[in-house]
Amino acid sequence: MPAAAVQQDAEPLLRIRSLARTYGSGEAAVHALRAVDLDVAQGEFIVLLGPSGSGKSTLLNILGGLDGPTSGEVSFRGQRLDGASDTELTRYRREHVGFVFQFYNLIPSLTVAENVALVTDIATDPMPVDEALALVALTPRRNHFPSQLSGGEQQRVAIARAIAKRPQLLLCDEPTGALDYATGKLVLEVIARINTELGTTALVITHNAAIAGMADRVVRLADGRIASVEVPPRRLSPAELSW
Ligand SMILES: Nc1ncnc2c1ncn2[C@@H]1O[C@H](COP(=O)(O)OP(=O)(O)OP(=O)(O)O)[C@@H](O)[C@H]1O
Repeated sequence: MPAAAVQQDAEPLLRIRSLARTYGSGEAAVHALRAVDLDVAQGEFIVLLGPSGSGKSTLLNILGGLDGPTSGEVSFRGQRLDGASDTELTRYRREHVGFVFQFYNLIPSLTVAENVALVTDIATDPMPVDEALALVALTPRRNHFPSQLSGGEQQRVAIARAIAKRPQLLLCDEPTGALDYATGKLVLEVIARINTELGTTALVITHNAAIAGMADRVVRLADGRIASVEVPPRRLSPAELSW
């Protein structure tokens, strides 16, 4: 997306202040996030890097309403998520967040189209299943079962499922972690296109620093803190990346 399309001056989509998450207590306490401050603009594409255990998944889970912080604030379009009830968080996830994980979590006994329809059936303003499948270039496979698809195709079904409800926020945790080089690039192209064409704000966790080149901003976590925030000189398409 051209930088102009990222609404830096508007209210951020996500506002994170002094966010901390501790697992356990006493001597066994693990401080997964310590004091994270970050604003995420509407339409931004953020790549989240950092060593194993630095807190990336913990942060993504809190932003997606799957977990709550121990302290600090996180707001989505001005609405506080910290302190929200389970019912409120369920509604938030259902209406606003699409998740893509390393493993695709498709239902094996349902076709591609039926897997996507699981989400569109309960969403308030979904796109038609076939529109979602066209966005990930899987229309010809709509009646196939997951076992008949390659890993990259299964991940594209998972992406179609995530975006079919038109979420404002797409959260991806190692989306190419189980894929080979060429397939990983195809999946990244799909995520980049959704960000550009639908304006969906995207946060992508990766261990692959080369992927950072496709971001509007690159956030590095280390030991539960933001170690750096960089703006790449030019946003690259996945085809221009190499690793
Ligand atoms: N449910 C949990 N209970 C206890 N500790 C946890 C839990 N989940 C995560 N942690 C710990 O919190 C820290 C941050 O974990 P997190 O999964 O957020 O890191 P990460 O940067 O995503 O790592 P990776 O790249 O390996 O996925 C780690 O030390 C981890 O062991």
